[in-house]
Amino acid sequence: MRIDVLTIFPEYLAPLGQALLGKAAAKGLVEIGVHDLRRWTDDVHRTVDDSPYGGGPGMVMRPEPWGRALAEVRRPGTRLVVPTPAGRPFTQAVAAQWATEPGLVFACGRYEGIDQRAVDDAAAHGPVSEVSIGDYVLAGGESAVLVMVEAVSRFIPGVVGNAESVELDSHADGLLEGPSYTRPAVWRGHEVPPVLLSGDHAAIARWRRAESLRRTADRRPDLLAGVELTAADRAALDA
Ligand SMILES: OB(O)c1ccc2cc[nH]c2c1
Repeated sequence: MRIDVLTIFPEYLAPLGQALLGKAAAKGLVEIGVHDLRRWTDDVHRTVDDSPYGGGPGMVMRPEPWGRALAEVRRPGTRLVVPTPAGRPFTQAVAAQWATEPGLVFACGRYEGIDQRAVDDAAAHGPVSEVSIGDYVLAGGESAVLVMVEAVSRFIPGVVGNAESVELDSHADGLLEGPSYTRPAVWRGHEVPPVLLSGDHAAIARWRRAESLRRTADRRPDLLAGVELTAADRAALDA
């Protein structure tokens, strides 16, 4: 997969070259390009923003640099992802879907956002997704891109050493993961749940499912609506 990021703060994306993703890039599992949007400005001051039509606070990112940058960086048909607080939710399912695509281009807005015409015009050259990573507002799209690139890359074969770990992640089955434990068996008087020491794999699986259901019901009851529950699931929730 090829991932390109357009931003006025390229150094903000330095973490993409670190850790798991840095290793994946070194192994050729993913190609990452970070581009300074100011390369495509057309004035000596390398201006990327201007006052909003209709008035209001702040500045808006001009469409021209974006149009030129996308024409050069984005291969036809590649999905353009635009992080915005006004976007559709970015979810684990979206990450899994995007991981099957040959490439992604991320457009990092700043100020009050990108002139909508730049986004609308991009739709003529491939799919465009305006997405939000949560109901809060950041200063720009860069942090959201770091989050989304990490979530998507975990689905690329070979990026995460143990593929089963991805399958057991929270949200993989629509539920939150339950609690995890490791040695020692007792720590500051806190015991590991005995079933996990029992060696009874069927009982452990039942316990883990029950804990996942209970945690989801407690912290994210909205997720339960999207999960088909078995009779055993309902019994665990009613226990
Ligand atoms: O909260 B966000 O995901 C986000 C995304 C893009 C821009 C551009 C200016 N503020 C932004 C906030």
